[in-house]
Amino acid sequence: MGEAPAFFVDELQKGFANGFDVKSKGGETSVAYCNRTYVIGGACEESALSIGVRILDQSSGEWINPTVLGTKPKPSKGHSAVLLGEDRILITKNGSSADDFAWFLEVDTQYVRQQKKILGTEVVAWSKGVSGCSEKPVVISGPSGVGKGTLISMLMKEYPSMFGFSVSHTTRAARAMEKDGVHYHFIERSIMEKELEDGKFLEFASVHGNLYGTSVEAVELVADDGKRCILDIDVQGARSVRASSLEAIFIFVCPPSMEELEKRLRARGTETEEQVLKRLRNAKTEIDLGQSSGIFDHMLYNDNLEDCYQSLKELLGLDGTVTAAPKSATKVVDLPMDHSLTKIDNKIIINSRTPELEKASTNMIVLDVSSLKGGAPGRTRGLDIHTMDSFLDGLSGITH
Ligand SMILES: Nc1nc2c(ncn2[C@@H]2O[C@H](COP(=O)(O)OP(=O)(O)O)[C@@H](O)[C@H]2O)c(=O)[nH]1
Ligand SMILES: Nc1ncnc2c1ncn2[C@@H]1O[C@H](COP(=O)(O)OP(=O)(O)O)[C@@H](O)[C@H]1O
Repeated sequence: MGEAPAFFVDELQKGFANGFDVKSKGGETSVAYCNRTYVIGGACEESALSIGVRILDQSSGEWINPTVLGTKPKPSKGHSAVLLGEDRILITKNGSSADDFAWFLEVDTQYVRQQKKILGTEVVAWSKGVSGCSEKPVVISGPSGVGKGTLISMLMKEYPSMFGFSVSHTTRAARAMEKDGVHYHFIERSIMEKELEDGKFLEFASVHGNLYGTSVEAVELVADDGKRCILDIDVQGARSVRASSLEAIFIFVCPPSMEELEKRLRARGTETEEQVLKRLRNAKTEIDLGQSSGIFDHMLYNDNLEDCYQSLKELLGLDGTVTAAPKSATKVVDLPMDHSLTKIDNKIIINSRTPELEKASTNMIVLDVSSLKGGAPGRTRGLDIHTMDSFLDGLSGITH
C-alpha cells in the first residue's frame, strides 16, 4: 500500500491537502480522493441499521448512490476515517467494542473493480477489520462418491478444535441423515438466486442440476472461531475460489477407477438410479478437469481409505504430533469514545479528543496496518492493535 503523510481528521480545516482530505461533521465523515468525495455516515439508502455511503463526483457536481457490497457496519455514535493506500478507507467507530471498532470501506480494490465491471454501477464494499490472521483454508474437490465427505469427517473428528467445515448452501433436497445448518444450508432456489445477486457468496456453481454455493459468512465464521476452514466444493467452485482474494490450498481427490467410484456411489445408497447415472457422467469431466486445469496443488488417490487419510494429514502438516492450533489471544483495548486518527506510514494512531486525556500516551492506541489480509466481501484480517506504551516498548526493546 502507498504512503500518506500524518494528519488529524479535523486538521483539514487548517488547509491540509495531499491528494485527499477528511472532514467530519454531524455524524458524517467525508474523505476526498482524486476527484471524488466519499461521504460516510448519515442514513443508509437501503437500511437505517447500517452506515450509509454517498459519493460526490467533484467534476460533475453530481451525487452518486453506489451499490454497497459486503457486511455493513451498524451505525455508531460517530466515527473517524482515514484513507489507506489509495484503495480503501479505514473507519473507526466511536464507543464500539474492540471487535467492532475497525471497518474498511473499499473504494478501488481489485474486488471493487471486478464488481464494478460485473454490475455496471459504481461500487463500494465494506469489510470488518479483525486482529490476527487465520490459516489458509483447505479446498477439497473430487467426483461424487470418491470419499471427500468421509475424509473430511475423519479430519474433523481427529482435530475438532483445529478444523471447521464451511457449511455450503444448496437447492438440493436433504438426504435422510443430513441436518440443515450442519451438512448444508438447504435453501429454495429463488431465495438463493436473490442472495447470489446480493453478493453474499464467495463462489457458486450448478452441480448435478442443483445450485451449490459458499457464502462469505460460512468461511469467515470458521476463521472467527480460530479454526482452519475446510471447503468441500466442485471443480467450478474451486476455480472461482482460485480467482478470488481467498488464499487457499487446493486438493483434488481421485478414485482408483470408475468402476470403484460407481460401486461406492451405489453402496452409499443416497441417490436414485437417475441421480447416480448423472453423477457418474459428470465424474469423468470433473476428473479430467481436476487433473488438467492447474487449479489443484495436490492430488490424492482414495484407494485405501486409511492410506489416503494419512496422505491428507501429511500434506496438511499433521504428522501426529500436532494438537489444537493455539488460538491467538484477543487483545483487550480501551477505545476512546471520541477520537481522531493520525496516519504515520503503516501505523494509525487513535487519540482521544477528550481534552484531559489528549496528551496521555496511555490513552493512545496504535493500529498497525502493514500486514492486512483478505478484505471484502469477507473480513480484513491482520490488524495489529497496541497501546502506545506497549508499542513504544516494542520499538525500544524494553520490557516491563
Ligand atoms: N461449487 C460448489 N460446489 C459444492 C458446494 N458444496 C458442495 N459442492 C459440490 O457439489 C457436489 C455435490 O455434492 P453433494 O450433493 O453433497 O453430493 P456428494 O458429493 O455426492 O456427496 C460435490 O462435488 C460437492 O463438492 C459449494 O458450496 N460450492
Ligand atoms: N477408500 C474407500 N474405500 C471404500 N469405500 C470408501 C472409501 N472412501 C469412501 N468410501 C465410501 O464411499 C461412499 C462415498 O463416500 P463419500 O465420502 O460420501 O463421498 P463424496 O463426499 O466424495 O461424495 C461412502 O459410503 C464411503 O463410506
